[in-house]
Parts: sequence; structure tokens; C-alpha cells
Amino acid sequence: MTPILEFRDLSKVFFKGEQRVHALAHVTAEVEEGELLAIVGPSGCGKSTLLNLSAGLMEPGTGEVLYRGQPLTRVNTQVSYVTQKDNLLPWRIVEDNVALPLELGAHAKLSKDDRRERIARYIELVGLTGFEKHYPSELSGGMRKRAQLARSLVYEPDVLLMDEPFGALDAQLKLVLQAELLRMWEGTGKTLVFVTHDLAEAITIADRVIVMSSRPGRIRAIEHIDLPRPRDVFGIRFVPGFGDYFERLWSALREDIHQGQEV
Ligand SMILES: Nc1ncnc2c1ncn2[C@@H]1O[C@H](COP(=O)(O)OP(=O)(O)OP(=O)(O)O)[C@@H](O)[C@H]1O
Repeated sequence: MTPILEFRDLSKVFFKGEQRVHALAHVTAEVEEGELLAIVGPSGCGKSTLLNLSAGLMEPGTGEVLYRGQPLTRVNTQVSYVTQKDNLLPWRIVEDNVALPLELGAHAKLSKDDRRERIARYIELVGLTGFEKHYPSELSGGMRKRAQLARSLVYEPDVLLMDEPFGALDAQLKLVLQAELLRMWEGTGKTLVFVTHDLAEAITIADRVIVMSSRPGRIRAIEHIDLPRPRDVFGIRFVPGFGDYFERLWSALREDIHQGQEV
């Protein structure tokens, strides 16, 4: 089957005045339709750049990104992107933030009733029912993440890209949101590409984990996580096999930490 996304020998260099930052080097990988792929790597190794390229928000220096076998030449409207930065519109209440993607493109043709139904369904799915009229400033960090997730899911994209969505949250809330994300994703057949610093989080949720090297980001290791689903994010660390995955992937990551890189 054709992969839904394909990175072919991608390299990317950024220029800032005299400065030259080599972000990615020779990245080749495939994302299968319906899989949950986690990407882990040291800070600054080009993970967000890879997501930006997948969304068609920037062009590679060399190599190409293919979406369903076709080279990506413009913004990829089939993917939705939960960026690292919280970009909810502060002047819009939750339901109007979630509504935003439905005001654009083909979705603008949805009837008012369909639109209202869909917004309510996704707000409920992420557990924000009762907070529809709240402004982002009236929500906790976790609730803002939920609102961002509802806004990304509401137009029912084929691929969801998530850039460290739970990075800034406390450890307990992180587990709760991982569990909710899996509950929403498992069985949908949708593709999810999830960037994280947290190796345990990657193994907990993913079908496959890609470990990247420090900058310029290259692929150091790819591992299939053959742990049963549905997964219990609280108990999975004690399942036989989890520790082996952790050890193997950690040894790939560790090489970069020894070079003084922050993970
Ligand atoms: N638009 C840009 N202009 C200049 N440099 C950039 C730009 N975007 C990214 N970079 C640089 O490219 C490198 C890779 O950045 P990127 O954000 O992809 O890394 P990352 O792995 O997502 O990092 P983190 O885990 O800290 O979020 C960094 O050194 C960054 O400073």
C-alpha cells in the first residue's frame, strides 16, 4: 500500500543573516496510513521542521515529501496540525475557536445545523462540554490543549500532526490526556504523527517510534512497538517488553546526550 506520507532524502538548512543552521540531513522514512508514529529526538534536531514540511508549510532544501504518492507542492489541507505553541484565538470563545476550520474551504458549505452538531460532538469528545462559552484565558493548560485538539479534529482530517502537545503539562495530566488521545484515535483508521521529547510517552502510545539524532537531524533508529491495544497508559510500563523497547531506544538517544545535547 502507498504510504500516506513519505520523506525522501530530506535535508533542510535555515539561513539567518550570516548564520546557517543545518536542521535535517538525509531523512528518509514512510508513514503508513492509520498508524500512530512517534518521533523522538534531542531539542533542535528538526522534529518540528519535519512536521512543517509534512503540512506543506515550508519546502525542503533537497529531497521531497510525498502525500499519497504525490509530491507536496503547497499547503497540505488533508492534514491537521496541533502546534507546540498554543494558537487559540484569545478573542474567541471555545466553540468559536473550534468552529474556525469549518469557516474555510469546502467546509464553509456545511449547513448551520451540521456545523453546530459537529462542533458540539468534538467539544464533547475532548471533554470540554460546559466550557463552550469560555475564552481561552479562562481555561487551564490542559483544557486549552483539549480545545486545540477539538479544533484540529473538527474537520476530520486524514492525518493529525501533533508537536509535543503534552510537553508543558504535569506528569499526571499528561497520562490522562495520553489515555484520552488513544481512546479517540484507536479504531478510527486515522494517521497520527506525534512529536515528543519523552521516550516513555512515545513507546506508550505509538505503533512505531523514530529516534532522531541531534542536529542536523537524521534517523538513528526505527522500532515497531508490538504491545497490545487498546493500551492502558497507566499500566503499560509494567508490561513485559516495555523495558526492552525503552532500553533499546534509549541507547540510540543516549549517544546524543553524551554529546551534551539536551533531550
Ligand atoms: N524558520 C526558521 N528560521 C531559522 N532557523 C530555524 C527555523 N525553524 C527552525 N530553525 C532552526 O532549525 C533547528 C531545528 O528546529 P526545530 O524546531 O525543527 O527543532 P525541534 O527538534 O522541533 O526542537 P524542539 O524539540 O526544541 O522543539 C533549530 O536549530 C532551529 O533554531
